[in-house]
Amino acid sequence: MNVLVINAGSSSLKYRLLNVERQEVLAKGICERVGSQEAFHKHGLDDNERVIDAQMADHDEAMALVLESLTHGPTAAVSSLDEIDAIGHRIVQGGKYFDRSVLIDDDVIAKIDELAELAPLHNGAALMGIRACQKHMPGKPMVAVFDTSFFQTLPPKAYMYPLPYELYEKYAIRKYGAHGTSHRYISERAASFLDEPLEDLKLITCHIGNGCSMSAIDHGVAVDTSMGLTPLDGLMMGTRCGAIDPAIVPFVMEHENLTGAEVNDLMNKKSGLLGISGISNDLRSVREASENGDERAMLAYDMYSNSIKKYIGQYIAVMGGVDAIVLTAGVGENCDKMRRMIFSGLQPLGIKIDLEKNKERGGERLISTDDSEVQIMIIPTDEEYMIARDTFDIVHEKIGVEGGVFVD
Ligand SMILES: Nc1ncnc2c1ncn2[C@@H]1O[C@H](COP(=O)(O)OP(=O)(O)O)[C@@H](O)[C@H]1O
Ligand SMILES: CC(=O)OP(=O)(O)O
Ligand SMILES: [Mg+2]
Repeated sequence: MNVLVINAGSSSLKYRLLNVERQEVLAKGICERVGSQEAFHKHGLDDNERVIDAQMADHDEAMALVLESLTHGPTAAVSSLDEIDAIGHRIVQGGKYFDRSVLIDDDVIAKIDELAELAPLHNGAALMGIRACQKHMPGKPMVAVFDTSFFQTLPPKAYMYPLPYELYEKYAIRKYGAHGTSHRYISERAASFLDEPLEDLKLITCHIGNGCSMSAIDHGVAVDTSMGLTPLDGLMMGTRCGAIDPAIVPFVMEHENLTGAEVNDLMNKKSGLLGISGISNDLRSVREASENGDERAMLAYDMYSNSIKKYIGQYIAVMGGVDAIVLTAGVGENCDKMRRMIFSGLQPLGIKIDLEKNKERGGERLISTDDSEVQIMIIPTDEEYMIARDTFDIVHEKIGVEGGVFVD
């Protein structure tokens, strides 16, 4: 079975085409800066990657480019779209409706649409991906894999907000979390790397990219996470502010003469690293500026690492200890300086980073000292693999498309 995985981000569209029986990646790529003048499309396997300058006004146009490059010209991986058997889509917000991955039908599409206000940067983009696949590959089975479903195990004391209870009853206002597919993957991989059952471990998982979230996974069960009703809550991020005093919202509305939607936009798109540094949402640019003495870039860097450090403390308290802290995503996997800052000063908690190991590059690895009571690990995330796995399982079970068994 050939499964196409679509991971639509706010400004990007990542994809991967896999053959399940052969466990082979046939093609992969990313469209970045979708909707801007600087949009580009990277397509191909690691040793044969091409960067194609391309204009794409939105995710619909990006999808058309992706499907074209999968089937035509020097980048083709299959001779026609008929060779794609199923499609798996990453959906950030599944809200109260979805506690697992599901086959996509009209009702599922309507619910993803309804939930778009709870993931303003993501669900709309994912819907464009779904609709483009319906247009170009009508009738092909599609599966929705939700970022939120992994956190459906949270206890009420973690997912409820101390607001009037009626708001929960009326609108299902509660914490849903996000990045669950990534947290699920890195927790499974971390247990396997440590050669211990996941059920025996207390883990803190940190997905630190453009979007950032952390979770407490106690004996294999997610018990808390930093993102909330929407992916705006929790940690400071590339363009998102994370948790702030809620009274700031009406204050800014009044003093800046903004609507609720405009403040929401300001907190989602103009805050975080970008808002504080005034330079970029990309940590690489903020790092460079801070090393050149830019004070606001230094402040942004400090605030970002401090925000992560505080959640480590919280989650140790929530679980009554921690065996391993697992880092992933663009920053977690690549930025040694940020990792050094996050873990500095945590020795009294039994958490000791090895500064030499921290500088090394590689795949799954430990960066704590040999005598650290808590292991610090880097596990490169693989949301696409998890989405392909769920897609295969569901399509196989529900419609019985012929195919091999998806083995790890
Ligand atoms: N070498 C690096 N040093 C510092 N930051 C990096 C590095 N490589 C990637 N990043 C950061 O990772 C972010 C993207 O992470 P990623 O997980 O791909 O994000 P998302 O999926 O949220 O778009 C970039 O914005 C950049 O800040
Ligand atoms: C939920 C979320 O923030 O996703 P991403 O990191 O891909 O933007
Ligand atoms: Mg991401």
